[in-house]
Amino acid sequence: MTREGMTSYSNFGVVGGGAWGTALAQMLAADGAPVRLWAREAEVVAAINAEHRNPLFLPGATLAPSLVATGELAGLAACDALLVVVPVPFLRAVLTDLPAGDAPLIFCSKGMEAESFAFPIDIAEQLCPARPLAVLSGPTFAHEVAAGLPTAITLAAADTATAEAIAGSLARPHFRPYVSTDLIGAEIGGAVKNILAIACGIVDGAGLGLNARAALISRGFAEMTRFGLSRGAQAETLAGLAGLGDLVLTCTSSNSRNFALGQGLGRGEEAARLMADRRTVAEGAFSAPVVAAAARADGIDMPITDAVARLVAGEIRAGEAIQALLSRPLRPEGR
Ligand SMILES: NC(=O)C1=CN([C@@H]2O[C@H](COP(=O)(O)OP(=O)(O)OC[C@H]3O[C@@H](n4cnc5c(N)ncnc54)[C@H](O)[C@@H]3O)[C@@H](O)[C@H]2O)C=CC1
Ligand SMILES: O=C(CO)COP(=O)(O)O
Repeated sequence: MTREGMTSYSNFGVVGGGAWGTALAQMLAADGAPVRLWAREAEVVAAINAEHRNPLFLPGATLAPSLVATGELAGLAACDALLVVVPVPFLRAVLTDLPAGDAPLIFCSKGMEAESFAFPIDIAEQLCPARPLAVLSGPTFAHEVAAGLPTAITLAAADTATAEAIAGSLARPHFRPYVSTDLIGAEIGGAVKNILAIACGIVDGAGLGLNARAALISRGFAEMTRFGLSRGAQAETLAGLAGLGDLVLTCTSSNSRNFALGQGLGRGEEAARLMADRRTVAEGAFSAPVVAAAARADGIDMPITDAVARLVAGEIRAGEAIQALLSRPLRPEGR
């Protein structure tokens, strides 16, 4: 896709050595391209450099030798573009420590920051206003991307030229970015689908059947659309890879950490116990109360998100949440 004369990036850095950062780094390095990855955990840096593996966050994947890890953010200073793959609650702190530069930042995390109600692009506009900014989001289980399985994804930037340059540089034979200028739509799709994946896991864990799951996906998509449109997202982005595409993926597979968390809640396990001692993130658990509060403040009706927020806070159990959703007044489908 990179046209003659178009900017292209060939020296990527990845900020974050969890499952998704590692998988993206591997996708880019698989053909021998140089990629540098910053990981917070010394054992992740050591395992990537010595054994070409990341057993802590992406067990089972063998990584390319051209993928080199560093424990210092300064180690990414020479990169010409940075994929930022830090869970949203920790994003502000990591961006604050990023060395100065003008390399584009491509945000790959899916969530909304507590209290500020900021999405990653909002945080970056405050902290790194001089850099080009983009969002990469879609139906992309990390282990499949690391294994080179076919994947399509949305790459959004404020202007088409930037989006095309980044998408062209990220594209690989089995990794196909679709270009968009709808940054907020891509961010809202990813953040809200995580919450709805928890809800679908609850339905599965409680044994409520596939009709109920299909109903939740449809009514959840209606919530995502109401929230997205109220914040300026485009309907076609929400109906695309970053919204509906990712919703379908994570609402139908226990490979999703959010779905798996919901399954535990649906079986009646306590939220606090399910959340304790986990090293991997289920971003939906962080962002459910944030999105619910933001929607409430804006007067947007998001009953499923609200129920998930109350469940992960331990305020109600799954049975009560399901009963509350089923007993809501009947309404036209378009609302
Ligand atoms: N795993 C996947 O298949 C996909 C994940 N994502 C998104 O990517 C983001 C990162 O998720 P994963 O890579 O899966 O994470 P993970 O669950 O594999 O690993 C947790 C990550 O959180 C980091 N972390 C923990 N405490 C931290 C702190 N105090 N400061 C900075 N970082 C800290 C760890 O270093 C590690 O990188 C999330 O927003 C997730 O929704 C998006 C697409 C696919
Ligand atoms: O976002 C994802 C796939 O697109 C990964 O979902 P989980 O974070 O629920 O595992």
